[in-house]
Amino acid sequence: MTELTQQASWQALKKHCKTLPHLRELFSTESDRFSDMSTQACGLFLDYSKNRASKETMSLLFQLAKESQLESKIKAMFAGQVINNTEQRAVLHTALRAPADKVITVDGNNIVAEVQQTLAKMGEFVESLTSGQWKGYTGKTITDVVSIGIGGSFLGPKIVSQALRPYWTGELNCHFVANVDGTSITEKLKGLNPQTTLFVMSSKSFGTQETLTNTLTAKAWFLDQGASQADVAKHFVAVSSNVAKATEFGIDANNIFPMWDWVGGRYSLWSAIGLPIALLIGMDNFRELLAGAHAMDEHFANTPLENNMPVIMGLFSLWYGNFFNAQSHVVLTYDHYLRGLPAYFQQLDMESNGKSVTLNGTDVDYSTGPVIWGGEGTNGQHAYHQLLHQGTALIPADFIMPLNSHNPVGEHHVQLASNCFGQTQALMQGRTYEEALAELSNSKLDDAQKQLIAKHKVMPGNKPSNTILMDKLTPTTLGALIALYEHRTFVQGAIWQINSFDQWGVELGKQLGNDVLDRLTADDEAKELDSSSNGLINLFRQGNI
Ligand SMILES: O=P(O)(O)OC[C@H]1O[C@](O)(CO)[C@@H](O)[C@@H]1O
Repeated sequence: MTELTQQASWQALKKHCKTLPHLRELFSTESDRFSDMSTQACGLFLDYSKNRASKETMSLLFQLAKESQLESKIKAMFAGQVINNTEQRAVLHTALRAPADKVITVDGNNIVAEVQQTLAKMGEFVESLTSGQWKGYTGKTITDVVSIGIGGSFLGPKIVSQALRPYWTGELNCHFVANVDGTSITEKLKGLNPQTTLFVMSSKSFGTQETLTNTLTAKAWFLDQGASQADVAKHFVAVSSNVAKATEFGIDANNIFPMWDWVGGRYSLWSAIGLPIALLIGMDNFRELLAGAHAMDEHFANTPLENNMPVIMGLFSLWYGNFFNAQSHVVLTYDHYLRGLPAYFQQLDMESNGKSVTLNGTDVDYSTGPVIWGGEGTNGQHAYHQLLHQGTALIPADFIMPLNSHNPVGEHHVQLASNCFGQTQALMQGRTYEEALAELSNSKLDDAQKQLIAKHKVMPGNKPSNTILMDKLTPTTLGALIALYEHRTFVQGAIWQINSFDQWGVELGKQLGNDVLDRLTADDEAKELDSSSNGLINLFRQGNI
């Protein structure tokens, strides 16, 4: 048994999870459940009352957090200790949104000063591009930006830009390319004018195959249309921690925005990786996004566990995964602008907590990160919600909705809200056999048919959910929301004693992919690998089945 599963709180939770009444019963006996089990911070309201939890549950979960030294682990992260032990790195995405007068040192340098310099450089660039001062190689103003990156160097900028569509200043349009599939870049380049297009190549390592290949294709397209090598500087900029490699690749040194190895890719939208966001919404709004995230950092660092939003959400996720065998978690956004958020949280959480050994290399004997998935409400209600309500798997859900819409047309928003709240209620209370039968009392069916249909209409309920509300979706509330999920991910990783900041699991596939690439382009047919890999490679070489 690992240390974690031997903790008194873990053992107590194991017994306690079998004793909890149905959520319906908890609500009928606790009239103040909503006010007792909801909290506010940084413009966000969290209702966690529809979770399988009594007062005793909450106190045991907080005890688990304390026994796991969560508080000192939070302090260690903010202080810049080397908590990413397999890569010997500090984890300081929080420094990217810290106030300018804060001092955080890494290897003797005040990194907040470096961050501020980069923000200033971004500000100048945004101003020069959006004011039309920056000209393309034929003297025309830039109208379109193509952002090339993948993983954290793509999802954050793309999804935040999409979410903040109402804040676009209108001077520029931005297109995102990630996939190495040539179709992606080909389709994006269609209709673009090289004279008015600027490429932002985002790669922390500057070694990612997809991003390098897409950038080379973009450069070839640019040169093919009549531009010269000397014109590249006016149309290609990069964001990278590997300045040497970016320069070697041909990006003008003045056009490289730095980032640092103490920022993980999936935590990097707050750095210059967020440049496409700033180009679309302006630097003031980008700073508001940072301010919202900083407010959540302060809340996370300074609020007692019992009222700490990321801690509460992290503990609940762990509660269902470790004690009720929930293997996935669904994020449902009741706002069209937030439709991409589930995919963003998917990378954040699954790349962080999809681990099977503890920090010291011991195999875990408990489950770690669940599958994160989801989509936009109300669409999912006509698709996968069936499984949430009546399937055999327990899938805890997060519902996210702004109280006010950016597009208050007709009855749309009130209908949206009714669906959101109705879904959480249905998940929680379910429908009993007796209730289903009563609903059928006036139908023309005979008794046997009524009983059969009633059986199919039973919904077990007792399905947990959180509801997160905000006044309106703004750069500030979005910043707070994303930081909330970052810290929620941290809480779980800290209790599971895993390293939430490395990603060794993605390496083998890349390594083998390179070897396969050599074989796909070799003169001889593949013989040395397993029969399936050889067979597939040879079919590809042949080009038909
Ligand atoms: O910014 P880079 O170095 O190109 O990496 C892109 C992404 O690739 C990953 O390393 C995973 O393959 C992510 O963690 C990262 O966000």
